Amino acid sequence: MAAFARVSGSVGLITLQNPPVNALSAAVRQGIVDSVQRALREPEVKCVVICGQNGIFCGGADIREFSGPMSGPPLIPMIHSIEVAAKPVVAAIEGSALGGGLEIALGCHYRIAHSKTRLGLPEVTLGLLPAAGGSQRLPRLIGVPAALDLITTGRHVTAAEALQLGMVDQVTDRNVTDVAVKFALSVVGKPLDARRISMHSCPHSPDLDELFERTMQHVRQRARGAIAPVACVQAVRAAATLPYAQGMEKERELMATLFTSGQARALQYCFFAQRAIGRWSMPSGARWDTSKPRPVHKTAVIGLGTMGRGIAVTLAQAGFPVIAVENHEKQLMEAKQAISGMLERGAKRRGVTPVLNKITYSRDIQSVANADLVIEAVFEDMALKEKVFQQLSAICKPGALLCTNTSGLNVDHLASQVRNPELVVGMHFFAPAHVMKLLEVVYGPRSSPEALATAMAVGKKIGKVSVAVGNCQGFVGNRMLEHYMEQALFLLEEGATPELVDQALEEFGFAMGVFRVSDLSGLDIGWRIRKGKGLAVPDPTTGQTARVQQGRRYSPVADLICEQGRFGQKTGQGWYQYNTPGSRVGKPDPWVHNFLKDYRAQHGLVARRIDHQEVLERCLYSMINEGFRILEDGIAAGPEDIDVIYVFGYNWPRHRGGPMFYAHMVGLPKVLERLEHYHQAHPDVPSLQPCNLLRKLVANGSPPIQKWKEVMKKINSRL
Ligand SMILES: CC/C=C\CC(=O)SCCNC(=O)CCNC(=O)[C@H](O)C(C)(C)COP(=O)(O)OP(=O)(O)OC[C@H]1O[C@@H](n2cnc3c(N)ncnc32)[C@H](O)[C@@H]1OP(=O)(O)O
Repeated sequence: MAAFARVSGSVGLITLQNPPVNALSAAVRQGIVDSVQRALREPEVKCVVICGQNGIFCGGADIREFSGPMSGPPLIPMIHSIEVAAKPVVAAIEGSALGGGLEIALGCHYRIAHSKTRLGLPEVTLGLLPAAGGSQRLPRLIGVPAALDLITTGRHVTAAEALQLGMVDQVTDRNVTDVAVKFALSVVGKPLDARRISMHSCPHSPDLDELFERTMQHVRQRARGAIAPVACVQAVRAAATLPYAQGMEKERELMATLFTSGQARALQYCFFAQRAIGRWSMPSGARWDTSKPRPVHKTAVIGLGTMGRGIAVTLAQAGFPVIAVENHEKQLMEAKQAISGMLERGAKRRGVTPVLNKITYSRDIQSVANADLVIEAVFEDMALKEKVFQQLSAICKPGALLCTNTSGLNVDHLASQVRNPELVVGMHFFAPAHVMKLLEVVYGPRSSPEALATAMAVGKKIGKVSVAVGNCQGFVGNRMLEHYMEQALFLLEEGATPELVDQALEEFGFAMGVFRVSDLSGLDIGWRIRKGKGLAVPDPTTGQTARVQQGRRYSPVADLICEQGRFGQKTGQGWYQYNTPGSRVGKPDPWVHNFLKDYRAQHGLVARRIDHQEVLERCLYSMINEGFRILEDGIAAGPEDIDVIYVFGYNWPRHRGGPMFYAHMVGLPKVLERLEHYHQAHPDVPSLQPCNLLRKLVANGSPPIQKWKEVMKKINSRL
């Protein structure tokens, strides 16, 4: 809705009212149309101010309406009616003016913003473009280069930057509606044509062709197959080269393609999934809205390797005092230097003072006695972690939350080492911990709702996308990843090369294929873990690592590569070859090709032609199948949790929505049929055997992803 009131005698005040963000639902649009007509009709009204209730101007179009048939007045003529109004219209912007919200403001004759406002056209992040005239008005107002940047990235700008760019006319610290009302009165009677953005042409920019070419190239490279950024460039190009009416026609055409695309559906699904994961629940029925987090003032990190350093930086940057513990003097000094460097670089990038004094360094674990939350980040070795937890149990004050950063070890076992197992949870950060947005918060059967609520609250405070997951080997992300990597190795045995597999995955939208990622993170890490599981161990009689282990097919190819000292980028050789150790540019390596040939010959394997489709189906469907098992086991509450983990922690292309959303888009019957096909061909690979939940969903008519939870509940209650 939108309310109309006459204030200060002759100002028509239109207030958008649709909590929480005043999204432009059909009712709000109708309210604006009616209010504008009334303001123009009533002779007492000399000028108009548009504002939003509850401290926010407008969060844009109502994204929930995009999935159904559109009703109510369309935005374009509504904004046009504001722009052509004979009375001055002023936008009083506070909180946020995003998407359609900013497009309304661009239709107004003047824009006044509160200093804390953020403005932007984030449509591209939803697989769309600013198609209520935003792609045509913004370049006319602030010039092509700045508009291209904002529209193709969806970046939000501060009020100060908006003022500098010329997006707003004034910024104030006072009540923005009061300021706008006064301002509106002061411009009554002034000519308005110069204020109607659509009547301008774009400010001159030299070398426009070259600018568009360069931007298009850059955007295509960054987009990894996403179509909206490309359409955004085309729309701005129309603004720069065509009269307004023709530009609007081009904007409409481009939007028509985007609006119904699978990518837009995927990106909008991600928008809501990211918000839904905050509403966590535990199998006990405890929930986000009934569980109170404990206060956390002081934090501590034990172990200052790569992960511990990143975690300490993240906590300090969010304002937490941190006690950083490392028991070897030399490593402590190295860590201190590295952490200070990270804090300084981060502060420089953000234009703030580095918070070096937030971190206190110590070699003595006793120094964490007063911490409210301790994160253990020592080497991934159960015996070592057990010892640390036993020490923490004796040292820490009552009520302190004890967290482990393990990437897959049993959190419940660690809880069994302490006096208060209910206060133990996993906080699984992803490397580099100060950069990656994802945090898996792992609760065990004994973790209390309060402990989970506290870890989730800390996760939010440090700016992480936090997902609550149950305890099992590898949790959600790494448990699924294992199957993806396993298939990639089997494909090498069967005839593929690392570059063929990577190319298929990169064309799908991953920034890097599985083998490039392994080279980057270091092949030795996985090797050590496999050895720990008793897998990568040669048979003493044959000297060879068996191709069947623990009753299932096993590929020792990665272990054999490691045995050659090929650990990836750091050694200059891995799945690819690098000019020098540490170099980031890998080339296909004839040594690897010959090694694979010899390996196949030795094991009597005949190489066959493998195409991209098989790579995608084997790698992705086996991982998706495990995702269904995770849902079946209750380790993740719903498909959104898994998808958010993959988008934020594993670089899954966001425009494909996450693995479970991708399965929904492909169609569950097809995923099931292909898994059955591959399992028949490889009966010794259990991960290709379709799991019960997938079968049951298909048997239940393959409901849309939003309804999976209902089917899961029904299935579970029947068990
Ligand atoms: C012809 C097409 C014309 C125009 C196209 C568009 O305008 S597309 C929409 C463009 N707008 C956006 O992308 C903005 C999306 N919203 C946000 O970025 C943030 O919500 C915002 C406004 C910065 C507020 O952030 P905050 O952290 O305060 O709240 P939160 O994100 O948790 O949102 C609160 C609930 O509001 C729901 N919501 C937010 N925006 C919209 C929206 N545009 N449409 C519908 N619903 C929206 C959000 O989902 C939250 O609800 P929940 O139930 O928790 O999911």
